[in-house]
Amino acid sequence: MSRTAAPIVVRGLEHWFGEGEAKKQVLFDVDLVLQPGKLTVLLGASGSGKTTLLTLMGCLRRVQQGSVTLLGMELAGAAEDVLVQCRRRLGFIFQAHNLHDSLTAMQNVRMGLEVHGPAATAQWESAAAHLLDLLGLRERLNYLPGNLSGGQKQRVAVARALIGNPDIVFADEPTAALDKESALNVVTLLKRLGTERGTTTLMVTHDSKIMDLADQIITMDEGRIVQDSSLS
Ligand SMILES: Nc1ncnc2c1ncn2[C@@H]1O[C@H](COP(=O)(O)OP(=O)(O)OP(=O)(O)O)[C@@H](O)[C@H]1O
Repeated sequence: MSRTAAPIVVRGLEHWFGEGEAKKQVLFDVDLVLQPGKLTVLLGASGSGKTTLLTLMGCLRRVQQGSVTLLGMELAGAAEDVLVQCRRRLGFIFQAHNLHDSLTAMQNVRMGLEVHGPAATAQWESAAAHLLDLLGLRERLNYLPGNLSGGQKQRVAVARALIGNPDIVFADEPTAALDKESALNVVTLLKRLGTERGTTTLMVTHDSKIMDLADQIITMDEGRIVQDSSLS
């Protein structure tokens, strides 16, 4: 599909954890639409359902009830190969950066291309070096994670999420480990990718500086969307 249609449309999404007596509903009738190339911030207290929603939209969990249309594909009831195909078009940045300790910054970034197969990895070096440079890590390309600060590791994880040129980036508090300047650098890069390539970003953050840069702000409370700036 083109990047001009809404990359994500969620309708009537509900989600439960647990079985029997312990079964607990954590998402209630969630509706949202994300616009292509835009930065949307997802807000809400701890336990309000942000990560659950993010993982459902990111094909990391099965949709139980309701509809999630991702890049034109319905995820509810989708076959595993459709989910795999969808995941290849996504980039993930989580709080825990999960870098491989035995691989350099460059090699860790390359891991972001593994799912795309050998053709994608052929030209990886210049792309990886360019991204790391944009993220202020030009001097650290060949460092192992053990020799990088927490913030530098997080920026390597950001480069790894972006190297496959994803259509959508899901980021769960990606700037928590970063100083103010690095956090703004990451968000500025994501916004630039939005303008230049149409990359859509959904980010969980409580950083007010980032909220100022958001195109859309969605607020959750106890599993429901209670505010959506695109509707007001
Ligand atoms: N794997 C799980 N099994 C059972 N309950 C879960 C599971 N994951 C999350 N929950 C529950 O679902 C609810 C929503 O959790 P979720 O992690 O989505 O919230 P959140 O807004 O992302 O919170 P935080 O900001 O603390 O990460 C919470 O009540 C949580 O305890």
